Amino acid sequence: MSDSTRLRIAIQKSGRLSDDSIALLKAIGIKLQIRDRLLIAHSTNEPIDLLRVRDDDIPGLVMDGVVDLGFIGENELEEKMLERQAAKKQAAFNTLRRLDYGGCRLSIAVPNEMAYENIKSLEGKKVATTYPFLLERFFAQKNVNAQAVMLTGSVEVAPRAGVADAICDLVSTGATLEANGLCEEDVVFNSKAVLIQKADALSDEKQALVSRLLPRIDGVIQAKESKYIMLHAPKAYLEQVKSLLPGAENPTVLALSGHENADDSERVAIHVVSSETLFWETMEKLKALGCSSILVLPIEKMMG
Ligand SMILES: Nc1ncnc2c1ncn2[C@@H]1O[C@H](COP(=O)(O)OP(=O)(O)OP(=O)(O)O)[C@@H](O)[C@H]1O
Ligand SMILES: O=P(O)(O)OC[C@H]1O[C@H](OP(=O)(O)OP(=O)(O)O)[C@H](O)[C@@H]1O
Ligand SMILES: [Mg+2]
Repeated sequence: MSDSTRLRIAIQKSGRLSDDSIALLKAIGIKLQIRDRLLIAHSTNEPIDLLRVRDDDIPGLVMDGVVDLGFIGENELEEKMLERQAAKKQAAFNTLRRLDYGGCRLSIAVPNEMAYENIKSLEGKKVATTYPFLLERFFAQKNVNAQAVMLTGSVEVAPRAGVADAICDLVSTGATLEANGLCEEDVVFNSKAVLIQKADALSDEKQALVSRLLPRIDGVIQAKESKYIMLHAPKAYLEQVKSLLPGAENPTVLALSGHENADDSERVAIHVVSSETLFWETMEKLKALGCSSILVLPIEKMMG
């Protein structure tokens, strides 16, 4: 039975966003028991229920207030927003966080053999897509008279099947386009996964829970982007070493103990949290300066 006091979060049941959304929830300390067949998953340590649905349904569930939060790709969210605005339906929501996964772009692609100069080359043509509202908005902005043909799947085969002249579909590595003899020409929309909340106010308890979870999400994302770097360096080269380390304005500098030889007494240990990873080239430069024992460690969690 559903319990209205528990925070309801919609996530994609099975697809590109599922694993990363669940991994993020687990990383922020929410224990989940997910059984593949079940639509609802309960958290065992927080008053949270997950509603596992097709991603197409998530914007509507949030905009209708059926769920409190949702993890969704901006492409799907914007498309559904335009669709609902056109149908004069409630389309309000709040974006809580832009996340670090689900990165892709909605692009126009044409068969390799088709002559394409710019978007005007599509004048009078048919373009197959799962995102007709985003595509038609793009055509309108560019003053192009082309027709969006709605397909819910297999968009990339539409030109070969004679259903359309070109396509407008999601691209990440470009492998799907290449495998289908298509060439990416114009980006219509850049997208990432986002966490959204319904527009109507939550109960005080639910809002307090959301407010407690958001800094944890920030901490997880920040930690993934950061590295903990430790190394030994000649004391005389401290400034040069600092200038090579990304984000090392305030490193911890520690004396080394237990070394008898005179050289080592002139060496220090440097610890620094870097906002970027350390490239091999930089490590080679540090080595050339006389640094040793260079360690680059992942960070699991961070809180300012
Ligand atoms: N190649 C990709 N790389 C990264 N993110 C992607 C990629 N393709 C899609 N996405 C993002 O993930 C979302 C879900 O993609 P997916 O292909 O799983 O959707 P779907 O087939 O519509 O699934 P569903 O069965 O839930 O309707 C997309 O709307 C987009 O935001
Ligand atoms: O540029 P690429 O790296 O090849 O990625 C793009 C493909 O990924 C997505 O599909 P997905 O693989 O999720 O399968 P689906 O279309 O069956 O949902 C998207 O719909 C593209 O077809
Ligand atoms: Mg879908």
